[in-house]
Amino acid sequence: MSGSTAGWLLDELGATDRPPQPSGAAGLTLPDSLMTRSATGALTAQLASGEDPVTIDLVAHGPHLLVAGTTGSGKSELLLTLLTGMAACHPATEVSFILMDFKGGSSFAALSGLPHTMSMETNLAEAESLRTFDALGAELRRREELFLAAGAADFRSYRSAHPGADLPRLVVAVDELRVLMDDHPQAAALLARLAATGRSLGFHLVLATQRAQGAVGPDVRSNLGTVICLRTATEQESWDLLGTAEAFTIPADAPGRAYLKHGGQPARTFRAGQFAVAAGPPTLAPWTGAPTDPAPAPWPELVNLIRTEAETRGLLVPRQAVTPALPDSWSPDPAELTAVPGSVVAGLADLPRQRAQIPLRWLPGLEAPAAWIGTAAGGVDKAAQSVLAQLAGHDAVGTPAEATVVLDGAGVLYPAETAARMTPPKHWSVLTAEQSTPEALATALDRLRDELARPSSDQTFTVRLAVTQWGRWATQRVGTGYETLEEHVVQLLRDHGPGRLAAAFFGGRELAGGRVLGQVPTRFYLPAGTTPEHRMVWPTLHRVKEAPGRAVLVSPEHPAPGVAVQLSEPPSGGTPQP
Ligand SMILES: Nc1ncnc2c1ncn2[C@@H]1O[C@H](COP(=O)(O)OP(=O)(O)OP(=O)(O)O)[C@@H](O)[C@H]1O
Repeated sequence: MSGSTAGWLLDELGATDRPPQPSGAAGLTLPDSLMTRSATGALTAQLASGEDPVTIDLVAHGPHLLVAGTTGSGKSELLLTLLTGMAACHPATEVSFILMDFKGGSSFAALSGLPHTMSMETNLAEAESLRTFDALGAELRRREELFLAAGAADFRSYRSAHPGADLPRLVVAVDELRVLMDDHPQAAALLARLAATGRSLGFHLVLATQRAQGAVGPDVRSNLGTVICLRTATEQESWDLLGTAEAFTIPADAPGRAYLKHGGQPARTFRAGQFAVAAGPPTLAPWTGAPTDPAPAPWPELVNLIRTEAETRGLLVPRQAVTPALPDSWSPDPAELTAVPGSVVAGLADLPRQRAQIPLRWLPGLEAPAAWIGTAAGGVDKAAQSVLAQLAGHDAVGTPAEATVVLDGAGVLYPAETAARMTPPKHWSVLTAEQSTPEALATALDRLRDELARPSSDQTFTVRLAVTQWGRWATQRVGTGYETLEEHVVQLLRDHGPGRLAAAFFGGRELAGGRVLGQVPTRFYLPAGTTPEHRMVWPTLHRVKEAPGRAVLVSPEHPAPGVAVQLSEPPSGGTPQP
């Protein structure tokens, strides 16, 4: 796209202070005035050009906007025009977007490349939508506290006093509001708060729906500054939104035809423009439906234009109010693994309220025993492999623990025919399910008791017990007595504090419902691959994506519903040998 092309786009967007274009400039030369406006006093985008131009300003005419219209009336296109227009006028540090696409990912996908897009959720990933609500609630509280501490009455006065602050106006756009409300009724309270405090805190709701009745609560409705009503399915809907029947009379073959109503003023009609490519340059052109109409909106081209310009000018991106979702697989880097000797990096914890994702450490021998509960498909065996490989790695380079007993029901340490075969350090006592007899179990437990009975020379040295596939061991008899392994282990944990006996348990239903869990306050629940029957005894947990290795941590520090974690992949190269 040439410089004159970009200039034309700017003219259409209303940016008048464009410097003269160098004539004959080759390649992509963008005018400086793209993304130069402050959004402190106005947040504008043009919706229609030509004889009947419409420019919307969400500060003056907002703070919130409802876009309603029946199927095919042009809501999604209008949202794209609005958001792209805002992005072209203002840099991301002035306005950023939180996009919630409840049409299955079809509405806002084109905008994912904008520097202004902080997060994009779809109803395909339900758990991710919930964390976005969490993060938005936290951002709302953060702004309240920030303004209070600064003695600022509202967003405008705060930004006027701090023009360089990393605090953009946040546009929360939802397409289709009704689906959001049906899927997440609990979001109504957050929307009501955003609606009520938006003006003072710098939030703007842009809500699109086929039918407003029932989807837009009274709190939101009373705070809407502007309604854009496209063709409605019923006369009543038009009356409800505009106070007239006019939107019902819009012909079906005129998508984009709409009525705009600010507060109590009479509604005015317009035809939303679309960015279109006629003889090349993108422009905001009225759509006539005639065969000569230009090809419709080249969204990727426009988004690319804005992104390239932002990159070229080195425009800053604000700190993300909504951090990206956890990755589907996560490996701690080598420095992280060795940073705290003896510790295990259990995974990456997601703290959307703190706008952070942090590596989560478990310090066996200092912290309470831990359990990983779920199925092999959900990643429990892999979690065991990761924990044991990290412990073996520490033993290989530092002073090993006094004793390590592993009851390896899952065959994690000697997996058959796997490339990443893990061989435990020589001084570990390992019992596989096949080797298990009452006598062998008694010997293993005696080993633990002997070590625990010896006065420790150094408090940091510990005795370790790890059990994989707990269900295979819990009810086994130990020695010649009648007590089960579970009873022995519960007694051991009661007798010896976490400072001496470090314990890790991996298992499924038997572990979740077992007595031993009463002695294990740190628990990772892995929902992938589990059934409702599995989860019957689980606490009510934070909803997370059901993917292998995705867990919810519940501990005294993080009580239920807990914290989402992506568990660490086993370190590559298997277990280091001493
Ligand atoms: N302003 C416009 N001018 C001309 N055509 C338009 C305009 N807006 C939308 N259209 C055309 O109308 C069709 C429907 O538009 P859009 O997908 O935005 O409707 P919608 O209201 O979001 O529908 P639904 O609720 O069923 O998803 C699209 O194919 C689009 O090309």
